[in-house]
Parts: sequence; C-alpha cells; structure tokens
Amino acid sequence: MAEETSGVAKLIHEREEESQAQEYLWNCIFGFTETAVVKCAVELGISDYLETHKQQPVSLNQLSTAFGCCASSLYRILRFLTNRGIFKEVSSVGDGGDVLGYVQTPISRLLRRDGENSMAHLLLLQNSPFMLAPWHYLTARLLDKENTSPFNAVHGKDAWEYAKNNSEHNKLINDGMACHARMTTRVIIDNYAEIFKGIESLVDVGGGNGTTLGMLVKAFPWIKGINFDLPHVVSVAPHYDGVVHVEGDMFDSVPNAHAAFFMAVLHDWGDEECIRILKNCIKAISKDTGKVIIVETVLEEKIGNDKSLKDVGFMMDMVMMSHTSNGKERSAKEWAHILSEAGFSRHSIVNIPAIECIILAYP
Ligand SMILES: C[S@@+](CC[C@H](N)C(=O)[O-])C[C@H]1O[C@@H](n2cnc3c(N)ncnc32)[C@H](O)[C@@H]1O
Ligand SMILES: COc1ccc(-c2cc(=O)c3c(O)cc(O)cc3o2)cc1
Repeated sequence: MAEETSGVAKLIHEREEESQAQEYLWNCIFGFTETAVVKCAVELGISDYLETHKQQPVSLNQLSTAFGCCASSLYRILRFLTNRGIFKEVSSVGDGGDVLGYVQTPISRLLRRDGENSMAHLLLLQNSPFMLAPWHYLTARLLDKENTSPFNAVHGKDAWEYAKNNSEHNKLINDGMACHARMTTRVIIDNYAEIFKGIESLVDVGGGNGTTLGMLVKAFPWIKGINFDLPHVVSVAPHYDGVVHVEGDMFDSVPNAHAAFFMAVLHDWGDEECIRILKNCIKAISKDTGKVIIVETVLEEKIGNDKSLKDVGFMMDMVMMSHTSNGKERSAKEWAHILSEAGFSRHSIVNIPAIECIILAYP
C-alpha cells in the first residue's frame, strides 16, 4: 500500500514538473509578444498621455481619440498590458454612471519617453529592427570558423561603424545608452559620492552623449569633465555646464585627466582590445593619485539576494555575443586578468544596487 501511494505521489510530482516545464516553454515561445506590445505602448505614448492626467483614469475612447487609433485594437493591447500589471484599469463615476479608465503603475511610469528614470529608449534600442535582425545569426556565429558577429553578418560592419553613417541608428544608440546612464549614474551619485572626492578632472571614455558626466559634474562641481567619444557621437552631443566634449579614438589615445571613467564600454570589446584601451588610460591619468572607475557587470556563478538585477548580466552577455565582435560580460576573475595585464597594481569591486558593479583600479 505504502509503495502504491509513493508511486501515485511520484506520478503527481512528475505531472506537476511537466506542467511547469510546459508553462516555462510557453513563455519562452511567446515571450516576444510582451516586448512587442510594450514597445507598441511606448511608440503610441500611452504612459506620457496618462501622466498628463496624473492619477485621473483615462477612458478607452479618450485614448483612441488622442492616438487616432482603432478603439477595439487598442482595447486588446490594453487588456494584455493590464493583465501583466503594466497599466491598471479602475472604475470611476462619470456623467452616465460608472466608467472604466486606465491609470499608471510603477512599471508604466518607467515607460515615459521623457521621464527622468525612463527605460523607454533602452527598450526602443534593443527592439529596433537594426538590433533585432542579428539575433537570427546567433547559431551561425557559433558554427562560423571566423566567429563573425551576428551584427556584422547582417549589417556588414560593427555597430559603431554602422552608427557613423546612419543617423537614425546613431540616435537610437545614444538615446538608449543615455537612458541607462541616467539610471546607473543616479545610483552612483546618491550612494558612492566618496569615490569622486579629490578628483580634479575626469575623462569619461566612450561617454556617449555626455549624460553621465553632465550628472556627475553637477553633483560634484569640483570636477572638470571631459566627455570622450567618436566624432559622430560628440558632434551631436548636447552642452553640459562643466563638460567639454572631445572626439577621438580610445584605441589611439585617451585625453589626459586626473582619473578616468568607463561605463558600459569595456564589455563591447575582447580582452586584448580592453588591455590596449586600459594601457592608454594608464598613460592618461595621474600616476600617484589617479584611478580608473569602471562601471560594468561582474558575473557571479552564485547570485545573491539581488538575483533579478545581477541576472541581467547574463542576458547582457548574450547581447554582447549578438551585437559585438569580441565583447562579453566578465566574472571577477576575468576582470582581474585584464586589469593586471593592462598594468594596474590593484583593484577593488564594489557591489551596487544596479545591474553593474563599480570596479576601482589603481596604477
Ligand atoms: C555602449 S555605449 C556606452 C555609452 C556610455 N558610456 C553610457 O554608459 O551610456 C559605448 C560607447 O563607446 C563609444 N565608442 C566605441 N568605440 C570607440 C572608440 N574607438 N573610441 C571612443 N569611443 C568609442 C561608442 O560610440 C559609445 O558611445
Ligand atoms: C555594439 O553595440 C551595442 C549597442 C548597445 C549596447 C548596449 C545596450 C544596452 O541596452 C545596454 C544596457 O541596457 C546596459 C548596459 O550596461 C550596456 C548596454 O549596452 C551595447 C553594444
């Protein structure tokens, strides 16, 4: 009898496991729908429109009139998004009785295109046709003896060269990265100000449109900021008080400064390339009191309590495989290797509440 019971329990357990496995794969198979529908909401500007109404519910009719779109299709889009908690449907008392309307949630607030903490432009970047097409060539990369990057396979050049001649792609990258820069830089300013004490001048290598330095110099006004990037990037960068934009190629040299800063740059490159860039950096910074501040993911085999944030690093590693030739996310051991090869005498890693860590490296 006991044997029979344990057999039934085993069967139930197996069925539960299979149903969970199926659920996982259904999500995998149709997971793209979530991204595509959120992108549609961003493109229509639903969050921006709801924000102008504060927490007052906005009806389907109001929304479909504002966007000039088909109410029944919009209803299906909103049903999908409210089911996932991205928007919220509430009822309120209108002229003719109770009416249903939509309001923001903490998630939808991050989807405003002009919001301070917005993630909208990152979503638009990663889900643009330029960036999506290479994913179809991931397997080809693994099987290709030359290890051609999927981005190169589709576009015939790397992402930076492609951006040079394609202003739409250049803008998508710069806006997307500025979005990421705003979020991570806010965390750094609010929690790790001591890192910037005593720094007289700071060069942000591959600093994009200068968003990061603009924020750092505003928070720490004793710093003279040098935003260093490729000519097609700095030529369209906005002005920030206390920041000069300098164009150049980090593989040739890096402008002199007391200290250097890198955010989401070294992961675009292979080890040999990183070592070359970092050697240029050592030449550029102050020998005695200078340091290099690197903001990048540090992959962990065992992820701690903040699993969901640090787990993004493993997804980003796949992004690097798809979009760069030799780029990758690195473990602490891999960072130690490139930093010592570049000539740094010591470094430390600070875990921060973001997808990245701060790595401080000293000449
Ligand atoms: C992923 S983005 C990161 C931008 C910025 N640091 C941020 O966190 O928002 C990488 C940056 O490296 C710049 N870059 C690529 N190759 C470069 C080179 N050879 N010299 C200088 N900058 C370069 C790109 O133009 C781009 O702005
Ligand atoms: C070589 O081309 C690219 C283009 C984009 C990126 C990139 C995209 C991101 O969304 C992103 C991010 O969200 C966070 C981050 O730390 C780096 C990122 O890089 C990389 C390379």
